[in-house]
Amino acid sequence: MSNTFGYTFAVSTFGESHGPVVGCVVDGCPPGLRMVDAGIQAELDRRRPGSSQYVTQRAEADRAVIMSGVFRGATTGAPIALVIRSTDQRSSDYRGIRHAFRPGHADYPYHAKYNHRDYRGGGRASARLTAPVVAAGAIAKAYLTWAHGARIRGCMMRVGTRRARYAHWCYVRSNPFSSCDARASGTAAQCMLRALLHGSSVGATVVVWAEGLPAGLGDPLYAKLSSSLAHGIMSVNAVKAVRIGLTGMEACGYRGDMLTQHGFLSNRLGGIAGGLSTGQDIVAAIALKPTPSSCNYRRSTSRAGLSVFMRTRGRHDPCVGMRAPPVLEAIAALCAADASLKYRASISGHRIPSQHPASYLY
Ligand SMILES: Cc1cc2nc3c(=O)[nH]c(=O)nc-3n(C[C@H](O)[C@H](O)[C@H](O)COP(=O)(O)O)c2cc1C
Ligand SMILES: C=C(O[C@@H]1CC(C(=O)O)=C[C@@H](OP(=O)(O)O)[C@H]1O)C(=O)O
Repeated sequence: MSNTFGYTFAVSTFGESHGPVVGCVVDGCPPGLRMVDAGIQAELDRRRPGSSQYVTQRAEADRAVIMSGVFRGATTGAPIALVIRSTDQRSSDYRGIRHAFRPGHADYPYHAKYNHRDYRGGGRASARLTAPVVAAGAIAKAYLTWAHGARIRGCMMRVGTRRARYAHWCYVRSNPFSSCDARASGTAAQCMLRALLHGSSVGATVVVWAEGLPAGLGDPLYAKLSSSLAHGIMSVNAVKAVRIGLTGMEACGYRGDMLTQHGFLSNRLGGIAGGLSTGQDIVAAIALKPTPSSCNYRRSTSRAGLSVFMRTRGRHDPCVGMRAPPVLEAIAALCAADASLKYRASISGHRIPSQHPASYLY
């Protein structure tokens, strides 16, 4: 298994959904960084299960306990180990999937590859493991603010078929859907309640936006910032596509001279060129599939290879995208922190420009 993300600023996670704890070890964080506890907890609270009627009703406090690497509120440069206790597991809900595989979840390929499977919850494949990622991402965010004055934010742009129109960041924290459009949260609520009523689920699109990162992050040719960002984002549960820049796939439909018509005043390519950050905002749009567990009966296969009809009990998110913005921000922050530390080791010694070209048009 691959349980570590990053090289210089590296996070290794441990735990399973129904085990006693999940946690992580963050290695490579520079010393002297102050933040740490409150910043981590604030991010964990944004992702926590059981926080509203629109998310899984598993009630976890998600309190992070820092075990090492922080002394008197500041990082020491040593590995930062932290644990998050799990207290509201309900493993009996999963008795039914012990002998059958949930279509769309990780059950079958885990069984096929490892020849054993922790069927309680999703085991290691569960999004419970995004909690330590968010905690590590909070440390990465604090490092990026300290090193570059950078900020990474995310919001929900689409729930099912309902699209938000970009409104303002100020709405994101004031509605339970992390939507940037105040008007869209009503329709998102309807969409989610309808999914819950029918025992179904909906997909979502999330946008992650990084401001203030310097030009030059990334390592061409084979560790380009775009490829490591896509690697990190595609590692998050339920992510099916990532688009760098707001044009993404549509970039191929533009005339070349129109795509960059306004030079650095526009940012249709999402702040990355040649695999390096340009100093403009880095923008990624991410598509998440609907929740695979469903309480409706579906066709599946049993461990014995027989065709069966099965359903999943348990407490599931009707839309996994709802709790995904802090997770996707965290993985983007880990990727940027890793790139930033490698950047310091690989520049040629010239003065790095402190000004970023401004972009006004997207
Ligand atoms: C924040 C978040 C919450 C999730 N909650 C659930 C859930 O309640 N039930 C479920 O079946 N899947 C949930 N998922 C998705 C599964 O973890 C994921 O689909 C599964 O591990 C299979 O991996 P894949 O979709 O990446 O192929 C969630 C994903 C995220 C990002
Ligand atoms: C526990 C969390 O989310 C879980 C993610 C998840 C999955 O299959 O990904 C399935 C559910 O797990 P369980 O049935 O074991 O409670 C969610 O509650 C969490 O995010 O902390």
